[in-house]
This record gives sequence, C-alpha cells and structure tokens, in this order.
Amino acid sequence: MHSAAASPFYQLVPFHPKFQTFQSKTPLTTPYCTPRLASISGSAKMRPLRALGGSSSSAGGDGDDGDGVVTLIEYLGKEGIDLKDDLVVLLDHIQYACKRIAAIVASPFSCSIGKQTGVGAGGGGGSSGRDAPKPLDIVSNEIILSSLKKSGKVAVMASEENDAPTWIIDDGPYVVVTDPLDGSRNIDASIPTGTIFGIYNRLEELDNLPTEEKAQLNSLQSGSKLIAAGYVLYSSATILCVSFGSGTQAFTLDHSTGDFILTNPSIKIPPRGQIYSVNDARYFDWPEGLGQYIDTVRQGRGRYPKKYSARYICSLVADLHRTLMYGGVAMNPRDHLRLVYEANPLSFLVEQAGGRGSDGKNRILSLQPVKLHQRLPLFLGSLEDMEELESFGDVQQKVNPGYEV
Ligand SMILES: O=P(O)(O)OC[C@H]1O[C@](O)(COP(=O)(O)O)[C@@H](O)[C@@H]1O
Repeated sequence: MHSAAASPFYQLVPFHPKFQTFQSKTPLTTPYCTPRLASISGSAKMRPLRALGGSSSSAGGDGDDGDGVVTLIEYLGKEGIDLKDDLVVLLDHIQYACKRIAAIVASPFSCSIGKQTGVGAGGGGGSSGRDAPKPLDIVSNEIILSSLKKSGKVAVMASEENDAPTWIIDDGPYVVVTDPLDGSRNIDASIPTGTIFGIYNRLEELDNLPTEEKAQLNSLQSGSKLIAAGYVLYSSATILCVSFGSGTQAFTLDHSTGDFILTNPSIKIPPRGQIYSVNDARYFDWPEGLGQYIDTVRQGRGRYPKKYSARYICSLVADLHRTLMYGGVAMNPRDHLRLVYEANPLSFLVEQAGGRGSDGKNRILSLQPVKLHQRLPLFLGSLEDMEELESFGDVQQKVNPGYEV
C-alpha cells in the first residue's frame, strides 16, 4: 500500500535522508544517492564514490585518477578545474536538486502531483493560460529553492515561477537565476524537459539597500556578468551541461551510482549544422526575412549547398542540446522566452562552445535586463548559421495572433 495521500509527492521518490550523508565505500545500488559536500565536510576536498572503481592515484588536471571516469564533483574540485569551495558546494546542491527533479519527471506517480499538492495556476510574471505553471513546475521550484537554501551559498534566487526574487541569506556569495522545469507543457507525453540555471556573484555594493530592491537588482545583472551557467536535460539520459567561463562540458547521470560523469569535455558546436529548429506552424506570422531564410536553407540554396532538415521538440533545453551536439540553429522568433533565466544562461553556454546567442539583432549577453520576466526572441546556434540567419535582417516575429497550443 502506498501512503501517497499523506505526504507531498516529491518526498515519496527514493531519497531517504540517510543517503544524503552516505559515506560507505560499499557500491551503491539505490539510484540518485550522492555524497553531499556541504552535509559531510563543507569542503571541496571530499571525493565522491567512484563510478566504476579504479585506482586512487591521481593523473591530475581533469579529475581523472587513471580509470577514465571523472565525476562532476571531481571535475569541479582540486584535481579538476579547482573552483572556489563555495562554488563547488553550490554546484553540488544544484546537481542534487536536479537529480530529485529527474526522478520525479520519470516517476509513475508524477501525474498525481497536481491532485496531491493542489497546485495549479499562479507563478512568475503573472502568467496565465498556456503559460500558467504546471504542478511539476511548482514542485521543481520548491526543490531548487530548498537546495539553494541548504547550500548556505545563495543570497537570492530569481525563478520563472516566482513573481519576485526570493532573498535567502545576506552573506550568500551568489545569485541564482533559474527556470526550474522548462518545457513542462510536454510532460504528460514524456517529452524531454530541462532545468536552466545561471550564477552571478552577489553585488556587495548593494548590501545596504532594502531587501526587495537589492534582490531585484542582483537578479537583473547583465548576462556578461555570469560566472557560471548550465542546464540539466531530462531525456533518455539525464545530462548536466555547464560552463564556468572556460568552455562548456556535459556530464551524464550514471543511475547506478548517482554520479554525473564527464562525457562531453570541451564541447565545440560545429561551425555549421544542417538543421533548423523552429515552430514552423507560425510560418505565415513570420517577418519576410525569417521566412526567406528558412525557405533558403530548406531548399539548399544558402551558403551551405545542402538542404537543411527541421527538428523541433518544443522543449528549449532539448532543442538546444541537440543544436550543441549537431550544429545548426534553434530559435523562437517571437517575444516568448525569458532573458534573465533562459536566454542568458543558454547563450553563455553556446558562446562558451563557440556558437552565438542573439535576439535576431543583438548579442544576448550584451542586453541589460530591465525586468525579471522580460521576454524576447531567441536565436542560438552555430556561428556560420547564425551569421547567415542575421544577414536576412528582419527575423524577429512581431505578430502573435494568440497561439493556444
Ligand atoms: O509555443 P512556442 O512558441 O513554440 O514555444 C515553445 C517554447 O516554449 C517553452 O515551452 C518555454 O515556455 P514556458 O517557459 O512558458 O514553459 C520552450 O521549452 C519551448 O521552446
């Protein structure tokens, strides 16, 4: 018998508190259990359990101690890129939160969350209708917020799901912006979803302002100030892709140990792909330039003399991940996606992989946000594809007849 009715759903997935401080060398069999730096030692020196066994001598530099396996925490720590301890602790809490979300979106009980929690409309930016948050959006938001609080490293969290940023602690060194579960409108069909996050330093010069004001201003930093950004893709594999400003790396969740394993070091987006990704049903609402660009590349009449293919999952993280892997351009040409917690972190990742993020006219990271839930057209992709697209001039869609689906 399940006692599901008695407790919030997200407490029912297999995360027993005992696993959060698990230190045994015994191989783990329970999925998603990972040592948690902050709860064990608060130090970046803690080494997680090995994914595949192997020697303990260090090869140095990339966290690989000779067995060819590098976990996320090893990569971040002293034997990897050697981030500040505070940032390692924060990342450890973010990856833990995302494992919890991964378990929930894949759970047979996820569809009953709404009934159990009674959550529904509301949420960030006064959204309603198709933009209203789904129960899983709210649950994911709570999971991320709880992890950020427990990290002790975050002053303020700005989320798609909250009208205003949430002030957490005065001396937290970091600011986190996040879309906790993007693409959740697809969730009932088990289509991939994702978490997006960006990390800034707290602006200490604002410390004396009233809380609401400093929360807002810290969250509205330009994307050029990001110190880290990432996404977690919940798909056939759970992928954590992250950049700290020196390249973009992807890690794949090993379900047998609960570790994220480095699988795609130094991702380089191909300079040109052969794929465009857009909601093609809006063709007749597009401006002339965008229509001409798509017509050109799909007929193989562009600078690259091959016919392009269309791929559109309608889940931003999934569409971007494919674009990073295969090249091409992923876009949403209307004012729909959000600058602060979607466009900025994703543009940072794409640029760090050698690509470009633009609103069709300007580099995304050069834009100064003026409000938290600000929307804009978004184009992300391979350098040559982006240059060709922008050469058509008029690519931002202004017409919105009120799409319902
Ligand atoms: O309806 P469109 O214009 O194709 O937009 C789809 C896009 O909206 C998103 O679902 C995000 O919208 P929400 O932030 O409202 O969930 C993306 O994942 C996806 O790329």
